[in-house]
Amino acid sequence: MTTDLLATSADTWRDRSVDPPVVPDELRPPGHGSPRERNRALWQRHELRRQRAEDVYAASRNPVRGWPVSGNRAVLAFFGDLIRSRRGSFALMVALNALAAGAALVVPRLLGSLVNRVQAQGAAVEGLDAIALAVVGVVVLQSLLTFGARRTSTHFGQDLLASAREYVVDTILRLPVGRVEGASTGDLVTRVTRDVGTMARSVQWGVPRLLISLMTVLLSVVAMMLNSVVLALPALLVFALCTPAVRTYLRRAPKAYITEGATYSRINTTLTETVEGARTVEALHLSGARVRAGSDDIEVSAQAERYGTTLRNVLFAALNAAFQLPQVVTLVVGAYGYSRGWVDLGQITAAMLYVVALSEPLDAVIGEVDRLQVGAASTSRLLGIAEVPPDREPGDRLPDGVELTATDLRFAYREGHDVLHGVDLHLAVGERLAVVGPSGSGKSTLGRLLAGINRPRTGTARVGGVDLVDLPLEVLRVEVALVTQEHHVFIGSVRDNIVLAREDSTVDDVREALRAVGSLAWVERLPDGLDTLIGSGRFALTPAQAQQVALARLIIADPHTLVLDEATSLIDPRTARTLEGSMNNLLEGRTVVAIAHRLHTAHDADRIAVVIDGRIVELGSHDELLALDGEYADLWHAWTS
Ligand SMILES: Nc1ncnc2c1ncn2[C@@H]1O[C@H](COP(=O)(O)OP(=O)(O)OP(=O)(O)O)[C@@H](O)[C@H]1O
Repeated sequence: MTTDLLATSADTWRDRSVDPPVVPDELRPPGHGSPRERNRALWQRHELRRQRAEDVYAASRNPVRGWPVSGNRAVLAFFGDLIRSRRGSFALMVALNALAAGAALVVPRLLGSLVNRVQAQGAAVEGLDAIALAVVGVVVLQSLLTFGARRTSTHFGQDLLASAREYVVDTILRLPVGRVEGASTGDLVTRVTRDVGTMARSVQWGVPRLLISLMTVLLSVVAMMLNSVVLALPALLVFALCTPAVRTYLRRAPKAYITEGATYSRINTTLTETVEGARTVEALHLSGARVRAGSDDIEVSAQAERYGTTLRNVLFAALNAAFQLPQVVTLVVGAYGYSRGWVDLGQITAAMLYVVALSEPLDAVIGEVDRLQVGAASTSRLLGIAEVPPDREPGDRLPDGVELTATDLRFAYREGHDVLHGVDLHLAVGERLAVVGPSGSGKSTLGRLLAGINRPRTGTARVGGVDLVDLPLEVLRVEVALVTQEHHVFIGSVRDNIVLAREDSTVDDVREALRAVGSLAWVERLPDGLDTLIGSGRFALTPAQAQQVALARLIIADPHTLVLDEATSLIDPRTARTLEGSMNNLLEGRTVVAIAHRLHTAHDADRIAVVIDGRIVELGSHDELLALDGEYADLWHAWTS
């Protein structure tokens, strides 16, 4: 961590999943020069940004260095499944929107026939009232249908969004703990905040609006063809000419938007690192370096955004021109066709109304496609989280007994760098084992393997003959529990925090658990006793109190084996001794592995395992190990002196 903070921003960047942050001169705004030179410089900058976006994109898809990003197919399948699972409301939404769009297309035809009648019959036109009445009737019907269509679309979007959100939350909660600890927090936080928000907006508004606009465009084209093929062709031809611009955009936009997401993750990662390491930053006067790192991240993000904006601007400019052109061309073709007798005035009127009316849904289609591209990029990043392979596939075998055994345990955080080198351990039921050893020798890692948190690289850690990592989590929790010094207090009452471990616990169970850890007295003195709200922003507990609440939660969970990793190190020695004393009474008959940092814990244990360099080098009772006069005896003498 310190090395990372001390590194220059360029060095630090080398380890990151995105491009170096230093903004090269070529990417800065072009200076003066002839318009041609400036244009060339602009184009070169755009190309450089594109290449850079490609690099950042490639890096962001590298699952080894960051959270994975899913491909387009996965995104389509995800939305396809969501829509398929609510076929009924989807069909209703499509039908209502089609009817509303169809009703809107009747008016131009009616007005066209009105023009023809006026032309044929002059001032004494007949049936004017009927046509006017029909127009009013159709407009009222269209308004009602549009109201119904929008209502159904909004409900559909909200329902889709709720399912998508549930999926994301579910996926995140299922992530292997080891993977969450090892990966970038900033990236994960960006995905579950910004990306969920972006996906939400696309799902809720983008999907229904795109469907509505697409349907209006399709039906308008059909109506135009039915009105007059000759008058429909110019518009269709001009729209067809836009295809290359749209294709270029569609090819490049997903990468651009995924890149933007990756750069936001970088900003958050740097920020999180700085906040988490605030003390180190302050102690080593690193604030300047951290500010520079943050500014570099923001500059890279701004570049990615500029690239995305350029793509959008080019597309919108091309399409805007294309939307204006058909009106002129249709009018010219109409005039020519009328002079040749191919079309009548009514057809020209209807065709012009259709072409003018078409620009709005077409504009909406493009706008929504863009919104959906942004949403799809965010969805790729969210679905990427689900691609993290599970670290366990629970089997259906249940433990036969409560004996914990470890055989030839080896484990590596990084490939080729084992931190445990073949540990064998057999714990007798009800035994207290203390694990001692120098810092970094592998005590906590052994504890995590014995609690089934991580899967050993080779070897087995079993309870009742079944591998811990093959047990379903709900079974594992009542077999072995790991207690560390990181005790999270959830927002809620003291009681809520304790019954989390077993929701059917009674108030008496909670009191009993609190009494056992020696904290019932102070809990009862809280403003609302057991119902006092604690957690972030609520009544603040001291670290020791938070730890006691966590221990009470553990007593309620009632596992037969406990792995205590520095569990009492935050409590002052006197309180720790009291707490350990009450726990000893209460944990009678349970198996306890205590990773000991104070040797008195070891002294009280049945056996002591001395871990050095990932191996158990001594194993025996306090007296046996003192008599051995080896590593433990040295530690003990150092401690007592
Ligand atoms: N998440 C991790 N990623 C990479 N290496 C790790 C990780 N956690 C621990 N290590 C490394 O594994 C080795 C064993 O660490 P471990 O925390 O198990 O030792 P320990 O004996 O519990 O140390 P301490 O008493 O200081 O907590 C150390 O070299 C440590 O740097």
